[in-house]
Amino acid sequence: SSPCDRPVPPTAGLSHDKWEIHPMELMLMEELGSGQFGVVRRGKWRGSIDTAVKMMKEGTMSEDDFIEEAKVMTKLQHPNLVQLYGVCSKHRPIYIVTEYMKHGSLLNYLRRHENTLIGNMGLLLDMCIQVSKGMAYLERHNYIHRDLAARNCLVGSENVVKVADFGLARYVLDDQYTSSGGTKFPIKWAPPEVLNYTRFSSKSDVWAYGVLMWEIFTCGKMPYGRLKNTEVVERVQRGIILEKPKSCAKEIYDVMKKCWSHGPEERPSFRVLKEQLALVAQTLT
Ligand SMILES: CN(C)c1ccc2c(c1)CCN(c1cccc(-c3cc(Nc4ccc(C(=O)N5CCOCC5)cn4)c(=O)n(C)c3)c1CO)C2=O
Repeated sequence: SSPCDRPVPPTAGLSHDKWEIHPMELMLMEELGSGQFGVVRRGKWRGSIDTAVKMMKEGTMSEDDFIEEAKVMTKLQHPNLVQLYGVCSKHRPIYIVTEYMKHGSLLNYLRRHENTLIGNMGLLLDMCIQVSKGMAYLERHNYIHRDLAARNCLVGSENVVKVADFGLARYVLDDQYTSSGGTKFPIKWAPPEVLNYTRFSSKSDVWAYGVLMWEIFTCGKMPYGRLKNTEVVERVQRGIILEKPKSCAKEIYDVMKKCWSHGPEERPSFRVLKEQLALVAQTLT
């Protein structure tokens, strides 16, 4: 039967899922790079809103599970979290549409601006504090990142730093990434309980946050240098931790060390971390 003689249900339009973005409203622009799920391009949404658009490569993501989760993720809103605007899920490949951060990943930003950043403890500490705010918000909402690292944070204008791609690790189909024995598993950011039992929690995010602080104060060095994953696992299980970066104050290294307490319950929460770093910032700058 043609659509015009079918009665229009009174809820028509209301049921339009607000996390569903119409592809006609998106204008795709240059490529920004590629990640776990394939190519990411810059886009304009509704003519004026700057976005980044992940175009899901077939077979890289458990899509239906993610689309369900997207409804929750669009509700996570904080100045230090990269905002999920919505998804285009009525066609394949599906698109994930987020806010756009013009300076790209924090890791590349640290490496590109090492010369101006290395002496600026106040700015490096501010970056740590911004990430701790975004993470304290996720912790408050019982949301675990599972892959917090400088490569998964983004930099916008005026040195704004935001946490990106939180929770996405659960939808990756590549078991080189998901299993702790895989070549792509982020071993160097993982605490003992994740290495041994893949037991993720906000306290395993805190361990990764300590490594992220180390990345910031070394302007993007690779943690544990060229050590193989097996050597890192052995050291972490024996309680050997990363050394204090040269240009890092003792008080800041003390906070990192608390994040690397062997037992998850000994590590501070992000709520406490945020307050401790604010105190350190007052005394140091
Ligand atoms: C499962 N996990 C943890 C995942 C899953 C997917 C991804 C990631 C982790 C992290 C990597 N990634 C990914 C891949 C590609 C792009 C983006 C990515 C890049 C952005 N921005 C920029 C801006 C500029 C540049 C740039 O080219 N330059 C060079 C000149 O100087 C300025 C910087 C790059 N990216 C951006 O805003 N978003 C939201 C995402 C992202 C971040 O989203 C993913 O797509």
